[in-house]
Amino acid sequence: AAVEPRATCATGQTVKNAACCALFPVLQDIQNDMFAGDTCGDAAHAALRVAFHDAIGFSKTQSSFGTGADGSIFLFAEQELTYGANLGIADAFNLEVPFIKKHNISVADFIQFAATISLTKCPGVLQPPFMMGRVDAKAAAPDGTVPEPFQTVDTILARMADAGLTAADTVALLASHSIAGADDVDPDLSGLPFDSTPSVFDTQFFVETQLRGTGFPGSSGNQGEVASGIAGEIRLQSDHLLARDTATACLWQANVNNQAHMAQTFQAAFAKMQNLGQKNLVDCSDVIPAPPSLPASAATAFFPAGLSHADIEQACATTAFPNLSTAPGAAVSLPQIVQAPLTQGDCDDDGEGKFSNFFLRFAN
Ligand code: HEM
Ligand SMILES: [Ca+2]
Ligand SMILES: [Ca+2]
Repeated sequence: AAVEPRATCATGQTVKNAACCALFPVLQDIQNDMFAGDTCGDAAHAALRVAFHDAIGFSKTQSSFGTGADGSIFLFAEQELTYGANLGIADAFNLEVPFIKKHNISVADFIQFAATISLTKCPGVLQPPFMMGRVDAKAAAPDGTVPEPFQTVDTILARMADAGLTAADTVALLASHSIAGADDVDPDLSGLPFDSTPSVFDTQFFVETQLRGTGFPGSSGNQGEVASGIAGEIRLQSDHLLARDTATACLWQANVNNQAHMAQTFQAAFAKMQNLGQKNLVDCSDVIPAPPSLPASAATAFFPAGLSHADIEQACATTAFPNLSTAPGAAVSLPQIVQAPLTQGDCDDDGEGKFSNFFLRFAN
């Protein structure tokens, strides 16, 4: 049988493609310093979100939308971070730029690599693949490439399709909101989780977005926010509508209590998203560490305490919502996600701040 060629890196690991050796020092720095003690918390969430906002700057038909996963969101931060849809991405900029400056991989590769490593911090994620070799942007993406939470399902799906992502891909990608929350949708409250388990990649997000909305974690009337079903949880209008639209409701519900389906479809759609607009990439999947497995206690979806099937707004017309058991005890209010101390960079988010991206672009 043919023996696959392998390379031994200076750092000691063995990989199929020698080019991937460049990632080990970056991996070590990300693990030890950038994420430090963050186990699928605020820093991991920030690194995951920015990977989407960079990659989605791409269109199959309009070259002016950019070259996708090309680092433009940091390289042209002084422009892209002023777009409303990118509010809060300054956190990822401040988190990552000091580390980007220390390494010689492309900014585009760093953003997607950091997101891939962020996923390996989250129990329940399937081993993510990783491709390397993205070419950095020559120009900013224009405003309007990133979907907004106040848009209609049709608008969001059309934008995603224009970038090459189907409705099924979109629902699959939104499993990311199982390990996520919002800092800026409610102007007074940060770290509001999208599901009751924001540090576990489980199917609770798909259960909880189907609950009848009963209240707001803080103020009402915020653009892009609708009532959620659990105290302390925030619900995006876009997630609420995607869970109920005839185009996506059955895709959405198919994730409920089906961890394997959610994890597999997310793995495939995320890999597709990470490579938008890029070609001639090298497979460096063998650099990526294994994610922690899902604890047995998180393997089965549940109705939050005090709620039942009667609180579900059934939307998929062809399949009944799965029967789940109710978590024991009295209804609880979810805690806010602890904010990472993202103070290392120097980007301020008020639209008139300084941007160390100029250093990234010209002085390296
Ligand atoms: C398709 C439509 C989508 C919309 C409208 C949307 C909207 C949002 C909004 C409004 C927030 C809250 C931001 C804040 O206030 O801090 C958020 C957070 C987040 N989103 Fe999405 N999103 C979408 C898709 C995605 C995708 C495809 C991914 C990744 C694959 C993603 C990953 C995240 C993550 C990880 C967070 C949490 C960020 C943090 O805690 O710092 N989202 N999203
Ligand atoms: Ca981009
Ligand atoms: Ca979760």
